Amino acid sequence: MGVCFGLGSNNNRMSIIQFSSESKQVHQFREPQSRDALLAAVDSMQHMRSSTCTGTALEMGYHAFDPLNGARSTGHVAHETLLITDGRSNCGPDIKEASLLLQSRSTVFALAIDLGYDLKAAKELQAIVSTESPRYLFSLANFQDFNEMVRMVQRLDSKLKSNCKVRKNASAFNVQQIVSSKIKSFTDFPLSRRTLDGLKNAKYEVPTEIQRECIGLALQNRDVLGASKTGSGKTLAFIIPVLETLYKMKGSQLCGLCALIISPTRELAYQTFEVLKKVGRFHDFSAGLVIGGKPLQEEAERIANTNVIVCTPGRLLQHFDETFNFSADCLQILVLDEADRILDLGFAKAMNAIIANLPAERQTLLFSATQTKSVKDLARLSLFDPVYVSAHENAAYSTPVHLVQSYIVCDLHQKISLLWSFLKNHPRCKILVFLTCCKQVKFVHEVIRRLQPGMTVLCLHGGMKQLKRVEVYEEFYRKQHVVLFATDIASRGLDFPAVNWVVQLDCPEDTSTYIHRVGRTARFEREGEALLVLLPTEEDAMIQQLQSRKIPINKIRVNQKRMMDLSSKLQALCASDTTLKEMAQRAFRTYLRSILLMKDKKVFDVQKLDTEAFSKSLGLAIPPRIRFLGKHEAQMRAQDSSSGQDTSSEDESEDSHDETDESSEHLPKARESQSNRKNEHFAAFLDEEDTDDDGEIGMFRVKKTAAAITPVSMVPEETENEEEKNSRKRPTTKAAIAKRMLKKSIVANTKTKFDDEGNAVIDIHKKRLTDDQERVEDEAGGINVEAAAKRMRMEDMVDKDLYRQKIKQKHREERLKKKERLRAEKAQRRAGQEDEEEAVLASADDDVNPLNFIPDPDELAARISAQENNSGDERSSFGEEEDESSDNEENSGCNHSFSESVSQTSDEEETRRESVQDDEDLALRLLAGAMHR
Ligand SMILES: Nc1ncnc2c1ncn2[C@@H]1O[C@H](COP(=O)(O)OP(=O)(O)OP(=O)(O)O)[C@@H](O)[C@H]1O
Repeated sequence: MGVCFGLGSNNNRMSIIQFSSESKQVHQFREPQSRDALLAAVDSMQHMRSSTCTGTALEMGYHAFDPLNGARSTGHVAHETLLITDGRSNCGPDIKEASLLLQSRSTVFALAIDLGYDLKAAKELQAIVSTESPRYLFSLANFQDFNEMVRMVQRLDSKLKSNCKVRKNASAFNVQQIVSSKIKSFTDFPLSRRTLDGLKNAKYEVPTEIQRECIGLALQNRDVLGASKTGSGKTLAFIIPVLETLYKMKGSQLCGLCALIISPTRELAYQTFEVLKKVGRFHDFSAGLVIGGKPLQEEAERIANTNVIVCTPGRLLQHFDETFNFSADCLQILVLDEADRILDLGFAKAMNAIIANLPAERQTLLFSATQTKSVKDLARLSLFDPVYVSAHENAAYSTPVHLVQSYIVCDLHQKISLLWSFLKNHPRCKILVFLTCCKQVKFVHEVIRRLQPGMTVLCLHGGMKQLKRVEVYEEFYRKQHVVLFATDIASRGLDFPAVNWVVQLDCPEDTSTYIHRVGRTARFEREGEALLVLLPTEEDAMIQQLQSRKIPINKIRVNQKRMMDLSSKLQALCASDTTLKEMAQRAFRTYLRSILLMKDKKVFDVQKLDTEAFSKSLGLAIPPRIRFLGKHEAQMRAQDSSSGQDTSSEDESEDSHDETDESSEHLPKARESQSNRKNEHFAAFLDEEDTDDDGEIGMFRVKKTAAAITPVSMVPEETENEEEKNSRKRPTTKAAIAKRMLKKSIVANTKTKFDDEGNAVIDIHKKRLTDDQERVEDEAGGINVEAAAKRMRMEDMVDKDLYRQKIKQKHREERLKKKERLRAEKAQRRAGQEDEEEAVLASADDDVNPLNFIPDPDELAARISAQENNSGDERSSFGEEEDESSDNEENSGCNHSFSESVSQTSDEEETRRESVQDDEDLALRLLAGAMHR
């Protein structure tokens, strides 16, 4: 056992030697002319493993072209190490690095410095080395001949051998050995040449603060929680350790999945993957982007052989579930980018399932600008003694220094006009506008696009197809004068270059969202501006929260004179285009719903919104009906009255129990159910952001409803979903029947138009008739007067028909009851008669009935009654139609019971009369028969 090897670089020509003390052979590969030749040499060394090299030599031999990296990456360090360096140029750090590395892992250390150029470095090294024995330092400055050096090594061999121990997978460096404050450039880190080349190539030279703090710890195999301001370079802080981990694995068990990077959105995963490719371009392991939007099978074929995967949670989980040969058994490192988001409720179920598929023994890195400190989260991830690194904890502000932040207070109905005025005033800018939900994004994008502000207008939301999303992302990335309307899928992590403005047209749901949104500008030492638009009702609470989060923000006033009022223009547009009008209606409803579902009730109060003015500002003449608001109000009233009752019996001190406490009390339950639902959603849609329109609203709800609006409406969305489900199951309503009838009159062979995103454009004349849409149309409140009138006529007809059927049914039931009664009475009477008959006929011969000739009175009675019933039926069925109106009145009055009892008495009399008559008939017949005989 034992090896000597080395790499010398001399005017970019490299030489390698390898020595196996067991075989007593020295393999020499001198001065390959190119990197390829060098790699070929290394390959041939590897080839010799089985014959000439053993154990440690094997590992080292593999990395012989770069022994330091070999040692670093495999964790297998030969104690007899000979490093040959020419001591020039970039070898300085190498020597230091070698000393640190080998000191921490070797008990025997030998170093030869070629040419002796860097005697200072040699001396430094000697000082380090001399602290522990036995260590040897050789200067090769006097060694003219390579073979001489080999002989020297051979002489040492027996001595070295006695101290030969290998520490497998030694836990890297001592924390103290990488002092972050002393790191001035990436080369100061003990990184592989390939990574350093990649960094250099991408023009990354000086590490940022978070990189300085985290990379060293991560290289030491520590679990790290990294937090720093937006745009401060967290991506590289985890990409570099990932590359090094993979490189380290390469010599041993680089098989299958070794590193996993999870991002909350597809765009962010895509961006991270690009950085990984850029910095890792000189490495030769496989990497894959797993975000959905492509056939699963296509990914499944490659995923099992991919060493590093950048993914979104839903898609990854789908592979765990459905790709049979995919496993994470060899996983070494797990990274959660935007960790607080990934670990929040929306992803809870998916993440729990993913974590269950990962080996417990792994390194975990968590990064975010708003890092989680939740012990629960950390416990879920089974972190081992994690280090919390907050690069800007003591900074005066939690947002970037070069970011100028202001806010404007304006009424809800002025927002679009304000936006338009803003865009017209900033035509040569790159602007990112955030809105609450995707239906708003769609509508505002469409309106602004039609009004042509003189710049490219784009939109990005979760309802878009994957290809379109990538297209928009790239276009916004590329262009300089452009506005992008987006939901919060664009709020985290995205690194668009040179964004001048971030405008938050809708208030963010919390301060964390604010920080991430504004963080899309003023990235990495650039400047940027952020404008927050607040409603008067939102101002106080939101500004207070922002200030308590160390966010510097100033109020600016709107110059009303410079505002261009768009409402009349929008009304004209909506009047002439039903598609736009429908978009406006949806935007209106979803905005209100999202405000209703916001958890922070101090900031968001849907009751205070002027919905009428808002609908007008969107171009809607009539405000769409919003059922959920009515329901919510009813629930609030119910809750108020019940809580009023409750509190009356409570101690006075309980009165201080505020709403927030109450809602937080109910929080876990609501959260749980929300998150469950969300995750069912994942299962169907692959990942969190991979949802359709409503899905995305669902995603918002996940967080917003977490606040548990009230105990009564604990899960409003769910209630609504239930309602939707019920409405699907509900017996057909008259309106639905009427619409169906209308539909039948629509001529077939119609044309369907599709928009850019491949969605069918709905034509008002070809009304869709799904139950959901019917309800939507219902809520529209008779916008299309003609259609509404027609529908009302049809409804009227159906109404009458239904009413007639109802009356008929009622009559039928009454008749049946009457018959039952009659039958029962007759049966009673018959029983009495039979007794009599038995008495009369008691003396007769039992075998031969002398009265056989007499018709059976029961049969006779039954026949008569059947005839009567038939005629009665006919009579009453005719009567029913005539009596509809009177019946109607009867329905709701005490007259009903009176007339019923009257008719009942007369019926009884009639029946009695009939039965007396029957008896007389029978008696006469009996007498006649007896006389006849
Ligand atoms: N060491 C570096 N030298 C130069 N530029 C860097 C360095 N590190 C990162 N950058 C650049 O800084 C920008 C922001 O980096 P990154 O996206 O990693 O920030 P972040 O902290 O992850 O932001 P966020 O919190 O928004 O996700 C990127 O354009 C990146 O290329």
